Amino acid sequence: MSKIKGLVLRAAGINCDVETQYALELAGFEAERVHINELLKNKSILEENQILVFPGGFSYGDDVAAGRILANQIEHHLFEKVEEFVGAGKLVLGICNGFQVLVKSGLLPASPQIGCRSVSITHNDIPQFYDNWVYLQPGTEKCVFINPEQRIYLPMAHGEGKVVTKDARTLSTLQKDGHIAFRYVDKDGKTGDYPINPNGAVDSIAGLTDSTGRVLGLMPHPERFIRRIQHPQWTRLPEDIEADGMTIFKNAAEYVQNNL
Ligand SMILES: NC(=O)CC[C@H](N)C(=O)O
Repeated sequence: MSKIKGLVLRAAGINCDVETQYALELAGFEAERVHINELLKNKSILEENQILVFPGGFSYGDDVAAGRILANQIEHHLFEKVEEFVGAGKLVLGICNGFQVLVKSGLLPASPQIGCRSVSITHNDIPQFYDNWVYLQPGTEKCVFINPEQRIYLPMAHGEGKVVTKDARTLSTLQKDGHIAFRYVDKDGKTGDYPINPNGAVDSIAGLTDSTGRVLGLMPHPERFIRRIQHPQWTRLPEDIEADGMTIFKNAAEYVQNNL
């Protein structure tokens, strides 16, 4: 098998980079953590990689709004480079704070039909940081990270996770064009109010993909469920189950192996 490589972006306040690097490595990537300042100095580092991951955390202390400052850096200094990266068939994953950065920089939903700043992520309806485990139902067949039939269970932890759209037309374009990667549901797959939808996101949106299906952003944390023993009821699970978070990283590795 040829080597596949992943870059995990660091910045002040990011705190899930080590776990994310580890999850990529378990899936078969050689993964490296690179600071944003390093990448801005030498943008060609990106070209050696097949996946770019924006991990979770509190970049720049969530100052102004979660992900806003890092998103500005991406929008003004790295946007074309990342667009080229995706255009070359490569993958981008944004987890929690990383999802906030992808949306606020305009890398998601990146649809020609949806104007810049028509989608955002804001404070949870319940006015506090909240963490829990949530069920996620895939909402599209076109995202390479997702098994469309598989409902997954992952931990979430955020204060600003509510996906919002500017208007009803934007939401209907997201729905119609297959941008909704995941919705929050209950264990039987039904949507509902809090706590099923933990932040009040419009249409229960927990994750979005772009028009290529190669960019995924989601609020819950796949890198926090890569081993069976991380599940809250792990002692009752069969020994041979695959942790749901791993499916996202493994699908990415498989896609890269088969296509790049
Ligand atoms: N876990 C995270 O990445 C936290 C996300 C973000 N800083 C928030 O609280 O909204």
